Amino acid sequence: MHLQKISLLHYKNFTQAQFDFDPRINCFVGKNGAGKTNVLDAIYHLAFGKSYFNPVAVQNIQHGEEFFVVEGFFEKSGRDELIVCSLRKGQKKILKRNGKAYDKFSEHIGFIPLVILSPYDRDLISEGSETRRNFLDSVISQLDPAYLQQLISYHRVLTQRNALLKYFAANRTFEAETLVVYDEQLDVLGQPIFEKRKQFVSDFTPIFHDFHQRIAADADAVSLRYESHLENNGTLNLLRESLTRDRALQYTSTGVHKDDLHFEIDGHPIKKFGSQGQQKSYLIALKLAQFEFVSRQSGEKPILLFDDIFDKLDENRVGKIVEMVNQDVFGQIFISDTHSERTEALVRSTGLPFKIISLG
Ligand SMILES: Nc1ncnc2c1ncn2[C@@H]1O[C@H](COP(=O)(O)OP(=O)(O)OP(=O)(O)O)[C@@H](O)[C@H]1O
Repeated sequence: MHLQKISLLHYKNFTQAQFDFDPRINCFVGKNGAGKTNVLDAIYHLAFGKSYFNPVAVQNIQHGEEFFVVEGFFEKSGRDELIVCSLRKGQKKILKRNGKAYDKFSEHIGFIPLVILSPYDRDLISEGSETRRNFLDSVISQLDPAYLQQLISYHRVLTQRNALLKYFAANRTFEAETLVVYDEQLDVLGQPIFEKRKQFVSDFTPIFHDFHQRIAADADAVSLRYESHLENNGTLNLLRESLTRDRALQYTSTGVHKDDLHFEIDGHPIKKFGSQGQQKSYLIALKLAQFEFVSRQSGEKPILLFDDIFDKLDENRVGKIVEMVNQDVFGQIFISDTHSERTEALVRSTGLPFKIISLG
């Protein structure tokens, strides 16, 4: 599977643009603000129907315009596939495959497997548990459409339960039977989410360790630790036990929506105890392990986006990545960098075909 070309209309700083790609290595080079990250994000739209960087969809429409259109021409299993993502102000975003609009975007997730490495990955370490849950969920969802549906349903019921708790508090009332209807649904929906996350972390960890060893100069003892309230209890019991607290807080304080994935080095949080370099190695290993995991499970090498590649890579790590490229670990790669010479030197050293696209 690879992206053959993309066309952009009124997408961020691109009024109208079209790019043809090499099936292996593609590099966007140009000064800061030239739009390199924007093209990578447009590619991301074709896989996930949304931006990796900006959750406010309309902000991806070019200033002063009413809509954007991103069209991607893919080759997948010997067939041409046209994916179009478009948005007009005031309307719902549309995602189409070969002219047919998806009713639910979730049906498209996993069709174009894709992994992105970006300076924003730092948020996975520095931010709260939600970013790490999103990471877990996005990897599992690419491979398991039923998981994504369970997750969507769980969050719908959770929102309803939270609204009910607020209603009770505002009206100084309480109806245990009404709440229990939601509790039972959260119990049924939460259990498979917990089990799938747990299984995923167990399957993913050895791959993560393997990539970490390949990337990191020193063999730090890194680990991923999944933490869930459901480890020792079912959702129904948890909700019963936390009822007084939930009524006081007016939201649901326990369940899989509170899970975390702890990033550790020598048994301590990497956020506090890892050096900059150790944190970078950890994140690269995490994303490359995601690549490998999705690749093994789906039987297809995901498209790999390396945003601002030298943000993460010093010379030593560059060497390791080039080694992996040479060992044919990856499929189609997109790289962005401000310096065309160093990028060209990097990709030339792989001996593989490549294309350099200058922006700005
Ligand atoms: N909705 C929009 N309409 C028009 N231009 C936009 C919009 N959103 C972002 N931009 C412009 O896109 C540019 C940023 O593009 P991008 O982040 O892709 O740059 P880059 O080439 O990756 O730069 P850097 O090397 O600094 O990361 C900025 O000039 C910004 O003003």
